Amino acid sequence: MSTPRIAFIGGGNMAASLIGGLRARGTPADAICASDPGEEQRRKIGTEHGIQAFARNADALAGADVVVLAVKPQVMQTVCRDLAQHLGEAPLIVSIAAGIGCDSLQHWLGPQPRAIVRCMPNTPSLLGQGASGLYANARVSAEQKAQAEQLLSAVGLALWLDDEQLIDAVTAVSGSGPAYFFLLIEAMTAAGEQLGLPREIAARLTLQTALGAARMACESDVEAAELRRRVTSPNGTTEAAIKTFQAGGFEALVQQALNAAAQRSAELAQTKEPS
Ligand SMILES: NC(=O)C1=CN([C@@H]2O[C@H](COP(=O)(O)OP(=O)(O)OC[C@H]3O[C@@H](n4cnc5c(N)ncnc54)[C@H](O)[C@@H]3O)[C@@H](O)[C@H]2O)C=CC1
Ligand SMILES: O=C(O)[C@@H]1CCC=N1
Repeated sequence: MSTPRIAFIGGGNMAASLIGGLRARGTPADAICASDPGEEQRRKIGTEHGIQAFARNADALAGADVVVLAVKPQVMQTVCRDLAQHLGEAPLIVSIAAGIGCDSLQHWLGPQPRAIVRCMPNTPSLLGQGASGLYANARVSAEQKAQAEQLLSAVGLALWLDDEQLIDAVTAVSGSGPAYFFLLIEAMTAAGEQLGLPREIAARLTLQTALGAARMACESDVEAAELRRRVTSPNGTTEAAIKTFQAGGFEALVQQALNAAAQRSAELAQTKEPS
């Protein structure tokens, strides 16, 4: 498949992660451009990734096969209504916004039926270690589905879902997920420091342990629960820690946290434009 031309509308954190991942995996700079009203974002994205960055969204659209909507949910309606005036050809629309459904996007993009992929990526895409869930509306052709998959699989795991509502669950698990692991890293580093380790040592031990555990879980053919059991000697140190987590309601807390994220994703669908 030839390299599609990709226009990112919004050049913030998630766009930068996707663009950085694509560039690192060989997508040429002239196949990607972005637009952002923020001068600093344009300068950053332009210098870090060598791509052209425009102040006006309409200027990014010329010749684009794929238009990635990477703005906050709260401004999506305004952005789509403005883009609708300029989307002459029939590019594939890929939205990465939390909560915003294909029907809303179609409504805001005007009367012409649009091929829309709703996708929920995450920031480790920057390192080619992303995880994305994708949903395609009925207008998306097989070729466009392949284009969307090529875009997201260039930066990590890309999995299709055939029920759009499940994107809220993807958001709760993997879209927001990196932040949960970062929180655990922060907390373990602080706890190690509290136990007397120099901060630098606590941080490095925590990070290597997170990396090692994730790689073991990915590469092993046994489940995480079994890997955990293998660390947990009867009446040993790990058991003491795990019992403490469980007494504090760890599993229920994780479920509650993911429910809150999924619910917030569903609420964002009702987001009103700032007046
Ligand atoms: N940050 C993350 O981990 C993830 C974010 N997302 C989604 O990605 C989208 C962007 O999120 P972030 O990158 O975190 O936000 P961000 O705030 O870093 O980036 C948004 C960018 O949009 C720009 N912008 C504002 N108004 C605009 C307009 N009218 N036209 C064009 N650009 C405009 C802003 O200047 C900013 O640079 C959101 O919808 C979010 O739900 C999805 C998955 C993960
Ligand atoms: O927090 C958010 O709303 C966005 C969507 C998933 C990750 N960040």
